[in-house]
Amino acid sequence: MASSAANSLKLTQPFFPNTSNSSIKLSPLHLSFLHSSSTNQTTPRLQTSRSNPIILNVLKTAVESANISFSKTPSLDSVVSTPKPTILVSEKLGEAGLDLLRSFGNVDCSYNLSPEELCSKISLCDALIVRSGTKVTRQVFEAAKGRLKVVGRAGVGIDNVDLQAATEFGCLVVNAPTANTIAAAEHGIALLAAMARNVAQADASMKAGKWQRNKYVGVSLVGKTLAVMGFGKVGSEVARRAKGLGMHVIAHDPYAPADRARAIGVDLVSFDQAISTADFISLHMPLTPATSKILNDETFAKVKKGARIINVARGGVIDEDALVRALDNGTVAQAALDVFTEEPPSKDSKLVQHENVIVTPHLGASTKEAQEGVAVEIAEAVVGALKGELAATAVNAPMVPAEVLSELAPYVVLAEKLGRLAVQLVAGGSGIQSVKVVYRSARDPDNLDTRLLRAMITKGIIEPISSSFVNLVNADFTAKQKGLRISEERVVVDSSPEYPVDSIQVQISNVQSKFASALSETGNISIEGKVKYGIPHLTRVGSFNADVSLEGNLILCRQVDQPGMIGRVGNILGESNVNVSFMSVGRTSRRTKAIMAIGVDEEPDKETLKKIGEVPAIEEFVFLEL
Ligand SMILES: NC(=O)c1ccc[n+]([C@@H]2O[C@H](COP(=O)([O-])OP(=O)(O)OC[C@H]3O[C@@H](n4cnc5c(N)ncnc54)[C@H](O)[C@@H]3O)[C@@H](O)[C@H]2O)c1
Ligand SMILES: O=C(O)[C@H](O)COP(=O)(O)O
Repeated sequence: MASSAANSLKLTQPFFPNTSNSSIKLSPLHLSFLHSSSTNQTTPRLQTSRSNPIILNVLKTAVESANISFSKTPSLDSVVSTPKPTILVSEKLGEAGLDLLRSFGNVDCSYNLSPEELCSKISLCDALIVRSGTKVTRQVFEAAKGRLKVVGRAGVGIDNVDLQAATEFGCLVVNAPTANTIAAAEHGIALLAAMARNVAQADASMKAGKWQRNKYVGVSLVGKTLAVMGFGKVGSEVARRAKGLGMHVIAHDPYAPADRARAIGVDLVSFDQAISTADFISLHMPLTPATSKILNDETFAKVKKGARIINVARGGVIDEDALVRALDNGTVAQAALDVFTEEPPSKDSKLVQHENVIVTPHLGASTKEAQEGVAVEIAEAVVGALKGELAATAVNAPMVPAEVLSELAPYVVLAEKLGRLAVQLVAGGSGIQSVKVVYRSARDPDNLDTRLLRAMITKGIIEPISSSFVNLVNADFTAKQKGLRISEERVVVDSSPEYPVDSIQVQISNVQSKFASALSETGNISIEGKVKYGIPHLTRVGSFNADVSLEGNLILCRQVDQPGMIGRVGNILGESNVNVSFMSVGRTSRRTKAIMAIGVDEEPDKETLKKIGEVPAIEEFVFLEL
């Protein structure tokens, strides 16, 4: 016989389903997530807060959608009321955005911080808002000691934020991807026209007292071919405007839909075709490993002789030394640059000083309108994330639409409890390496977004056995880091498509179990659950059916199926003042083996558990905390 007092979260308050209506009570387990805790839970590397907004959001949505009420607990508002969050703004942000932030938290506008100053401040901050000038490195996340919940990038490019580190530390990254699109496109067009007509050079010459009309003869735009490299938000707006100037516009973007290009009258072409036929090449792709130095000696050799380059994307997409060589040998006639590999570039930069180059100091997004726009966009996203809403502009977390989230809320609780239960059933073996989750649903598998459920199962499995805290941002990463393979299978069943999921089964393979009856015929620990009346239920353990609400603690017993067993175990628990909330018996066939699932409000003491184990017909039992 085996018994276990599993090492997981302690439950202090009982809760029962209110069957008179569809509301359910919120368990202390939920509350422990809802409570803010910057309690500096220490882990060797990963440090995140249990009060991460993603988890809060899931639970708050669960509260709202399931009409959850409290019986012996304070109101939700008082439970979730936390001290005002501190928001560090490290670069200049529009006033409208700052006002919005100030209405929600304490705002610390500290510009021009050195990396060391940023690291020393960050552990006191819940959110950080940056533009392109602040490098949010791994050191920043380490220095945050788990308090930093969200980094907001007031703009598009997130190449100055170490996304991998953010994800590892469970920190959400959001950006403001739309508000500066037009500003960047207009700046691209401004540079294109200014370059073609030597506006900057002529201006400098006149200010130096000269009148050089012959020197600054330009080139016309009408009828010329413009290659837009990266046909996203900015690229397509540049294309639209260039068409208005009478240019022939082509574009290269391996991921852009052809019909969107066609709608603007732009042909999508290969990279080589674009650069070899264009008179003007305008760069609008993000800086990624694939686009880094995409214009280099080799590719400059393929450009049409005398081409002109415009870059309002990122400096790193051009090999700047190669561009100087291409300008010097006439391959490239002119360049107009707003962005640089290093910002600001060195004062003696050959590129900046080149007579055929015009430059601006990363001004693409710098219009009053765009700055107010990004400030509001990012303030809303950061406040939303701090309130626990899933941001629509999350960069490192799956975006789960609100309606999907609300529908999945009760299954989210079920998923975590199944993970938590399954891991407590493991006795040893070669460690938990392989977990399979089977979702049975009437819905087409393509219409079932399980990322949230997978994250919660991962959380349920990992948290009771490690010091890592898992949330939607870091679940997949943490599983991978711990060598846990989580595979998913979706089975279409004949149930009501009104509900997203009929049942969830969690299987852990290649492990021993402290409750042998939890092993299925294939030798895997296997448990299955359903949501009934909004409450998560355990419906199968190994090959045995069960029907027990997943609340409070649980005792699973396997016994010889005979009369009087419920009474005997019930008596033992009653004598120890342990309140039984549910009981269900499942068996494979009459008078053979049965398993009894007993929900208990309190944790029975060792003596009580021992007495249960001594009941002659009981062959094995396990105590599990949910
Ligand atoms: N200078 C500024 O102040 C300023 C302002 C706004 C945006 N930007 C920069 O402009 C760039 C574009 O911004 P956006 O908002 O249009 O982004 P976006 O994501 O809407 O568009 C980027 C496009 O590039 C494409 N792309 C990705 N890899 C590519 C490749 N290898 N070759 C060709 N295309 C590729 C994508 O498919 C996408 O369509 C970003 O680098 C952004 O940081 C700069
Ligand atoms: O990616 C962006 O949004 C632009 O490069 C703007 O950067 P900025 O906010 O530093 O002006």
